[in-house]
Amino acid sequence: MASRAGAGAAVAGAAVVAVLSAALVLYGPPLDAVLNQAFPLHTARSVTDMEAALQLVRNVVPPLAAWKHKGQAGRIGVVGGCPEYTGAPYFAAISALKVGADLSHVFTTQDAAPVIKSYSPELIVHPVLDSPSAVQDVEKWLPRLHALVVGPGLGRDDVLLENVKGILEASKTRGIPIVIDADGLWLVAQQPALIQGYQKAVLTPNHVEFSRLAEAVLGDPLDGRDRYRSVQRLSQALGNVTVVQKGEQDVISDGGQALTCSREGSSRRCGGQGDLLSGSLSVLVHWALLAGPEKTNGSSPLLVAAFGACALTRQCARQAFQKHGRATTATDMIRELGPAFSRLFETSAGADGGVAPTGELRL
Ligand SMILES: NC(=O)C1=CN([C@@H]2O[C@H](COP(=O)(O)OP(=O)(O)OC[C@H]3O[C@@H](n4cnc5c(N)ncnc54)[C@H](OP(=O)(O)O)[C@@H]3O)[C@@H](O)[C@H]2O)[C@@H](O)CC1
Ligand SMILES: Nc1ncnc2c1ncn2[C@@H]1O[C@H](COP(=O)(O)OP(=O)(O)OP(=O)(O)O)[C@@H](O)[C@H]1O
Ligand SMILES: [Mg+2]
Repeated sequence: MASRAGAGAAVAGAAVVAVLSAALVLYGPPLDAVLNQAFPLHTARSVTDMEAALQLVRNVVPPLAAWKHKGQAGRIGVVGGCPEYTGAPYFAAISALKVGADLSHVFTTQDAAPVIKSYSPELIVHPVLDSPSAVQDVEKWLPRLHALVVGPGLGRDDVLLENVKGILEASKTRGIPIVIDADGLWLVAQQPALIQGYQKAVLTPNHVEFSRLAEAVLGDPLDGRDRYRSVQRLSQALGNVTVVQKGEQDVISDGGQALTCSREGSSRRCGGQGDLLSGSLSVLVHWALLAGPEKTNGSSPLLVAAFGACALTRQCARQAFQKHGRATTATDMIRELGPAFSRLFETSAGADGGVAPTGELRL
């Protein structure tokens, strides 16, 4: 709650903003840009303890129980992969399985399928993404899937992108939660209407993908600005889909709330870390939506799921880097998923050795 003095300052600030707004209507540069300069969003309330956010994630993790049957913990589909990129869809799909999904499917091209199958017998790999009936071939599986990850290793082939458009439309029709990453974000930047206003979409751009998307949607790469404001603006422009801007700190927003995850990770920037995040996120999104807002204290389930996936990925990075240093790979990080998940979400201690992660919540 704001203090009395704070309330007074807020009133004064609001008065100045009103005057400034009126003045700016008459003259000057875009209102938003100037207001932002004069009153950056640092006036927003910030929460002191990210442990609270981790607790919300714990609230949505389903218990393991003898009475449950295969599939109930989650059935995930990854749409991606192509002859050049076979690792990314594997990383995303196996991460979903190791976080706790029961089944993990990969819908990929004819050429990539045998390669991905060779990585692991755990995955169900469908060689359909470049077939003439790709959309129908994937659509028939949708009733059995709880969430999709679209984009890892997809590449930018026009035929594949066209098929993925149809898969996105079919998934939205069924209200399936969709995590969009990598070249799926390339597709959204070309055609934002594909996910405009779809409240069950979570976008996970890295630094470059964020700027490209912001440029496409807002005509401004938004780089170097207040990151909270930038992520909030992009989310709002896309109809309040949830956006995770990955980086030194991950900034997450659904256009209203904004949250950072700055849990210690590693300074190793090997490829595949974003795929671990997107695969993990798809399971947490399914669990959070299933648990509902009452389990997330009224916060958006997608926002809580995104925070959990960011914290988990960074914890994996930290644990793997402690063992492998500069030689750390995404494979090493995926091997840490079990212990990292237990440390974060299966114990009451939660924070690593009592050192609560730092972060900030803006409302
Ligand atoms: N093991 C796997 O299968 C993995 C596969 N992966 C998959 O790879 C796909 C692409 O993903 P990525 O855009 O994040 O990476 P990468 O294309 O390297 O671009 C990085 C940055 O460098 C830039 N850039 C690139 N080439 C350039 C050039 N010649 N000269 C100058 N700049 C150049 C490039 O610029 P851009 O082309 O984006 O404009 C970008 O800013 C995606 O589907 C992902 O899932 C990853 O998940 C990792 C593991
Ligand atoms: N400078 C950084 N310091 C610490 N962690 C970081 C930094 N940049 C990114 N990360 C973390 O690394 C993970 C992956 O982010 P990254 O930006 O590498 O995704 P990406 O480029 O999409 O990865 P991929 O190679 O899988 O496509 C995220 O958990 C993110 O929080
Ligand atoms: Mg990526």
